[in-house]
Amino acid sequence: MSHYPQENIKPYNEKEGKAAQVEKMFDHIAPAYDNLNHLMSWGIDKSWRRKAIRLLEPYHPQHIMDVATGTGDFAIQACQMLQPAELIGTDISEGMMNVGREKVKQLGLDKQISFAKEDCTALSFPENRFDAITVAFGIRNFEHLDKGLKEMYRVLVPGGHLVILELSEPAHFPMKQGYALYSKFVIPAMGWLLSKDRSAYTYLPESIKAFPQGEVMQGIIRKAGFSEVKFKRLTMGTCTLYFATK
Ligand SMILES: C[S@@+](CC[C@H](N)C(=O)[O-])C[C@H]1O[C@@H](n2cnc3c(N)ncnc32)[C@H](O)[C@@H]1O
Repeated sequence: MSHYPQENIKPYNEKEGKAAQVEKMFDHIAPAYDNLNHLMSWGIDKSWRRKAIRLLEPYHPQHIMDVATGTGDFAIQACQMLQPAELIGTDISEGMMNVGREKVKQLGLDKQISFAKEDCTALSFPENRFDAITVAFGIRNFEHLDKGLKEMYRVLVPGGHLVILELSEPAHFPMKQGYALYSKFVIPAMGWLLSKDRSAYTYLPESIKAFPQGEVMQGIIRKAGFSEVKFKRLTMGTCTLYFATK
């Protein structure tokens, strides 16, 4: 049973479950993902990631999990900035992680960063396993948002931190109107040109529109057990950064 509108927004069809379709979609767009990502956000995604990682700096987390790690950009940046003993990138798409594995090897970070196939809504890790958990642009794709948040809470140590970055719809002029045009026309066209998967890039703005934002998302994170849940809108509301403590 779904609880939130984005759980019913699926990339390809109504019949199949969301997680299976999301896995297929990311396996398919994996080779084009990095280029598309930086192009569509005009490179701003890098500064969003940096802002998110800075929130963890005062706590010096040694054991970190980067959920929905994809091609590993967040994991790599977090590893370079935080120098943890261990960083595990987890994802349901082996296609995305294979691109990440290659990048990590080339950067010589394979002693610190490893990858594992894990669905965040049913993690195989024991309780209190990680000092910090990060999720960048992934939580919107979960088939069950509440389950995913509860699982992250379970595997964090008490006092550990969760950082979430997620795309959002700007609420005010002129970004609201600019974003509406950009997401309706430019994103699907670019997506089709570079990945040949038009559905993936109509799914993107549709799922952003449906996903709970700001105060609503803050309440959902609290409901999973987290305290001190804060959020900050970035770049006129096109991205939102959430920070929470177990
Ligand atoms: C847009 S990519 C984000 C990649 C990366 N975090 C970044 O910053 O570029 C979203 C990723 O979420 C993954 N994903 C979706 N649902 C998931 C789930 N239930 N558990 C783990 N990963 C999931 C997808 O396979 C995909 O690689």
